[in-house]
Amino acid sequence: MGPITLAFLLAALAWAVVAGAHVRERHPVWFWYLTGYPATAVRVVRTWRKVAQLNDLAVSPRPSRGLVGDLVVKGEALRPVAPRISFPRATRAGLSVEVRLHPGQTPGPFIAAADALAHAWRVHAVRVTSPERGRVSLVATAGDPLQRPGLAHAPAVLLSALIGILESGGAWVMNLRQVPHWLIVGATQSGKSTLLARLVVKLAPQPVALVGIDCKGGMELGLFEPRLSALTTCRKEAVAVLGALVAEMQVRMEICRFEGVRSIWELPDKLRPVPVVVLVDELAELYLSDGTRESKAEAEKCSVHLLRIAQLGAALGLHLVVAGQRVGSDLGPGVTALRAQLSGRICHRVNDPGTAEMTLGDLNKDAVTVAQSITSEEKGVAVCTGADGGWGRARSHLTTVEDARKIAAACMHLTPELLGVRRALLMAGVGEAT
Ligand SMILES: Nc1ncnc2c1ncn2[C@@H]1O[C@H](COP(=O)(O)OP(=O)(O)OP(=O)(O)O)[C@@H](O)[C@H]1O
Repeated sequence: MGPITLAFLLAALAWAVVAGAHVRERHPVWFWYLTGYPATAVRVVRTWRKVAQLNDLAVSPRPSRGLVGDLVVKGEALRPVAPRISFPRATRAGLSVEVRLHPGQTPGPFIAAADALAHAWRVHAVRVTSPERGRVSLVATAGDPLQRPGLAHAPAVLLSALIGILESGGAWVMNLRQVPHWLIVGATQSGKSTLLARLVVKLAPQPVALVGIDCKGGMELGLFEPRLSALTTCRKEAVAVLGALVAEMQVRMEICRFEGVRSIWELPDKLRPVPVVVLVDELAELYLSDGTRESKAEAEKCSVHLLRIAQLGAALGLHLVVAGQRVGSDLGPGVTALRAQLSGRICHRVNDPGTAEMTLGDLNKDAVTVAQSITSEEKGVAVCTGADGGWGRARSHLTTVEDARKIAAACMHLTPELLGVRRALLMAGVGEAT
């Protein structure tokens, strides 16, 4: 090979590397379709039999017991047969494979083998679902789509907020009409307040009353004060406001009973009271006690009021969104009962495995494992539950403090007056001052 040919080949190679990096950077979906997908599809087809055998996904068509003369012989077949798979179908972020189960097989072993499949196929993750009986769908995502998430879109619906993007590429929506109460958990700097800010920004233009309970002196929710119908910055005020909301709930119950309906949504428009979303930043602050009788009584009142709102509020248009670093029973009596009522769950990075277990364990064990693997670099990444009872990894769209403040100020004129709550807040303030 002459020096000119060699130089040409080296230049071509350098161009391929540079152009490859450029295409990958600028057009990741095309890069995946043209290079990643064909290689991965071949890998899936080539390794399927072996991976299935190693992970107990292959079965023997013969029973594991047989008769040899008068003897019953028990044993594993030497060559179990892997279930049939479709040819991998390319998706924007990875590929999907349909598996036809052998009679007697269930999706369970496939869910357990998801990690092994991801390693064998060299993809970021494999999610297993069963869209119909006898079939399993394996959806592989090539890279972590939450590393550089795009923008998701969702229609604007009352009491619904587009929070961010799901790992599947879909919109991550918190819909309070479908799931009335939410628990948001995460270690410090994991993204809780940013998520609350996102929720406020999306609810602010809607005909909804927002009540902030921020016993960290109002440092987080204070930014949105112009759009809040009430803001409490200490527990004494929180007790007063929560008590007033419980009283408001009782009035709404009376109206519903009088009109013969079971929820405010069945009332005629002119009678329907405004929905109220209560945002609590740092739940633990409401349960802390310094041992004095007064502080124990305050904590107990908070706990009872929150529980009543969580139990009865959904039909009466009162919704709770509670954020905190921990939600263990060690916070105080009533926390476990409250947690059970907050059916929407969002778990960011946590400090200890137990917290992820407490947040998601009663819903799905696999979700706990995924939440425990969120690293400190993955800010705003969380495992969230969906309205259909499923769960997934997701990332909130970043809402800066400045954006949140601007939108809250711009929507100030939409802030509904909650007279009972305002009065209770004023009285708590006066009581404290005297
Ligand atoms: N979705 C996101 N994308 C990118 N960065 C994010 C995202 N969410 C949060 N962050 C960044 O992570 C940092 C911590 O976020 P945030 O203040 O919301 O955490 P936190 O859990 O409320 O912490 P703390 O409990 O200490 O208040 C901020 O710098 C924020 O900009």
